Amino acid sequence: FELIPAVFTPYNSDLTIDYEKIQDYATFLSEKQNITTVFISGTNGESLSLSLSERKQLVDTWAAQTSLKIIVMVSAESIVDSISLSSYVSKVSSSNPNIIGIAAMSPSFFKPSSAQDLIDYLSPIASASPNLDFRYYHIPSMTGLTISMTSFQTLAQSQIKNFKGIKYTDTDLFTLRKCVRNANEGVTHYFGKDEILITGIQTGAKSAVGSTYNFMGPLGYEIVTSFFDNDFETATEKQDGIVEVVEAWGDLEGIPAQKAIMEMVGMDLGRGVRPPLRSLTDDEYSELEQSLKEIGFLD
Ligand SMILES: CC(=O)N[C@H](C=O)[C@@H](O)[C@H](O)[C@H](O)CO
Ligand SMILES: CC(=O)C(=O)O
Repeated sequence: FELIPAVFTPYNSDLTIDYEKIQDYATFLSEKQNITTVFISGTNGESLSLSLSERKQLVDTWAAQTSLKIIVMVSAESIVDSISLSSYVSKVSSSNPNIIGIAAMSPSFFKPSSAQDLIDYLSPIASASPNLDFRYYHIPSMTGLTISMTSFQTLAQSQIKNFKGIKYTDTDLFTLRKCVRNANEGVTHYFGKDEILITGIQTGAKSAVGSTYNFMGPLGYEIVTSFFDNDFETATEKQDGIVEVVEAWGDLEGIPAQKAIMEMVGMDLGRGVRPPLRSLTDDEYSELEQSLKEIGFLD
């Protein structure tokens, strides 16, 4: 069971991308957080606030580091950009075995109105990377989609050749379980609600992709290890540890709050985020730091 952080995008003070940080970031994740694979250009990477050329350059930069395997989220609001990025990733991966897969989510301004419409949007994106595993990124809290994942998965398994599963960022565990039970061989589920990782494992997810594994990788792995040792009491206690940290940032926007936490734990990615998100104020930063000290997180 692997924990895969959805990485943040580091910016310079003028909010251009600070590509030079990425090598240190990769080293930090592999050496300090026990990480072996990263998910780039997802929600926490602010992918939809980046230009296509920036996303391509991010792929090149992450591919140039050597410690971590890479999954790239390739979709954009325009299908043209989504296909372009997918075929770019496929091309880079032919000379770089670190790239192991792609993922795509639904556009969220114009939305598909049925599982089949969603498949028709995703198919050309998936087939632009025929050599890579493709996963659908289900995140209804952001996309607003209400399409059933069980019907979607049935269609995807028969219509998308390289379909290998769903990155499942939702708390509906009954549906996740149905997807797990109906999965063809080789189709697996990445769980995306870090606060209930333990139930994601229990429900049959095979990996997890989340933001908090950027700075709580070891704690996440303690949950995984105690779970598979049948020590549910310890697993639950460690799970509460993740919940306490998420509660510490409370109503602050998750991405800038977690970038601040990265700085506090010694991996400064800059505090910037692109508008309409905004960085924490100095006061918000200090209050967050104080709350994290109170729960012993920064010891
Ligand atoms: C909405 C969102 O960004 N979900 C992430 C994964 O998909 C999670 O990793 C959360 O950031 C995490 O569970 C903290 O709430
Ligand atoms: C958390 C996650 O999976 C993302 O940022 O895309």
